[in-house]
Amino acid sequence: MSYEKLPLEEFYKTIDELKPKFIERLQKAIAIPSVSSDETLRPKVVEMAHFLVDELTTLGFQDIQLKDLGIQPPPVADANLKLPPIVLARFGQDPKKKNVLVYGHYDVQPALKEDGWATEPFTMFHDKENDILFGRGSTDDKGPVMGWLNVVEAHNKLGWELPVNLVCCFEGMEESGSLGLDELVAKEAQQYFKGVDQVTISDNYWLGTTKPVLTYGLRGCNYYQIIVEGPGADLHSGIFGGIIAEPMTDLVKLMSTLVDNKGKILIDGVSDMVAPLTEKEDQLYDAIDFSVEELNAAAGSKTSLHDNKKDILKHRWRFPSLSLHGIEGAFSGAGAKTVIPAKVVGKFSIRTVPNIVSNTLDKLVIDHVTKEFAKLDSVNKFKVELIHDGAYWVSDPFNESFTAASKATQDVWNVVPDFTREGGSIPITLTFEKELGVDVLLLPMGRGDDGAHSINEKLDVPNYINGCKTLGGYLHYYAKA
Ligand SMILES: C[C@H](N)C(=O)N[C@@H](Cc1c[nH]cn1)C(=O)O
Ligand SMILES: [Zn+2]
Ligand SMILES: [Zn+2]
Repeated sequence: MSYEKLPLEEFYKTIDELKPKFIERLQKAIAIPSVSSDETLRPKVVEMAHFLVDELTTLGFQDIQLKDLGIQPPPVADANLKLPPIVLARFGQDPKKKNVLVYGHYDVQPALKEDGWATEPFTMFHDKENDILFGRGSTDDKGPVMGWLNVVEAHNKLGWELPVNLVCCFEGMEESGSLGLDELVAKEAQQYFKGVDQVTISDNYWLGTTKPVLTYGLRGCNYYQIIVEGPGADLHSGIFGGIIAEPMTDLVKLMSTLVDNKGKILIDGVSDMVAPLTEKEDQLYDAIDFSVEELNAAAGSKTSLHDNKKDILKHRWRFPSLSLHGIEGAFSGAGAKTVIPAKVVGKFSIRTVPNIVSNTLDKLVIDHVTKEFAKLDSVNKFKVELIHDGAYWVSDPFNESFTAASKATQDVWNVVPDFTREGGSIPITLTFEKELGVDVLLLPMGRGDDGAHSINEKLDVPNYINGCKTLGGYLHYYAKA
């Protein structure tokens, strides 16, 4: 841990002092159910954008803009549904300073108390005994987004200048494929984002629960739906069962042809596109701090398909996976409803890795499902389509920003971070790298057991507060690099 420390103690202390205010800010953010995938909640996503504008204004950010992205493209139920705006803002425009673009998302995954949450998902619960903040979006990604605002607030309180010019880009559709953002980034590359030296994203998680990480890779995500429809309305299974072709029977058969119960993708040609694992790469996994026990703890079960660290890491970071997510239109309530659903929509996604070509993958998937449907000899109507996609990203972590982030992490956590890849996806990452021609750093705040996308999503207060210190410390080290 030999590096020249910067005098940041006052800054770190100020973050500690502002802790109650920072918790309150996150509480207000969590209270807005900004679920991007639920069309009925779109006004709440827009409300969240305005909440950010108010906070940014109060903190003294400049040139705050809401960028309109127009109408959401199909498939979507409401053909006139507007995409939520992109929130852009700057703090400082000093030509002598570096320009760091920070990206985050203000939308969240859906959450209902009846999914199994212990507390209301959109009412933040502070478990004071364990010092944990529970609520949808706490770790993904409202905590980290508030983190950047908190860094500025701490500087304001100290009367310090920010060491860099900060450019913020916060979006409201990340959980739904970042629709419209690629085009905006391309358009603003030589305008709002002109002169950006580096992009930093805090929107993923540590691998485990104790050791901070810096992340240099993400899997991509192609999300599909299969629609099967037959009767004109839901029907009584006593009257119509055995007499008509049931959409659900077709759909379940189709979905079972996609992946086996050991996680093997059954679509021809997908595995052939995966880049072979090199020996050097294989050795990288040895040094990573992680265990099967940590995976079990985060999953809340002992249902791992792999019994050793290396295989788990490879399957999370390095190989594709196919997950079945749900069936829209199917009976899913408690009790025993004897219904034959008239129209069902099966949802699944594939996490992609180098060198899978997105369009080729789409074709393989569509051909596979079409071929399997033909085998069923069904009279029902059928369609398979891509809902959204997002590219994978892998970078070389040996650059100034990773070094700066490592120093800040050591200041705050007293440990050298591991360099990891992430199994999840942040669709815009590769676009930033390509369109702005700069390095991207992923600097996560939360822990691997935070339950992002799951019930009881949480952010430990030490991760929130030390995370703010790390984000701010990183800006200082990067400014000096
Ligand atoms: C890692 C990030 N916080 C995240 O959760 N990303 C989502 C992005 C996505 C892609 N399709 C739908 N959502 C994820 O990895 O699921
Ligand atoms: Zn996220
Ligand atoms: Zn997410």
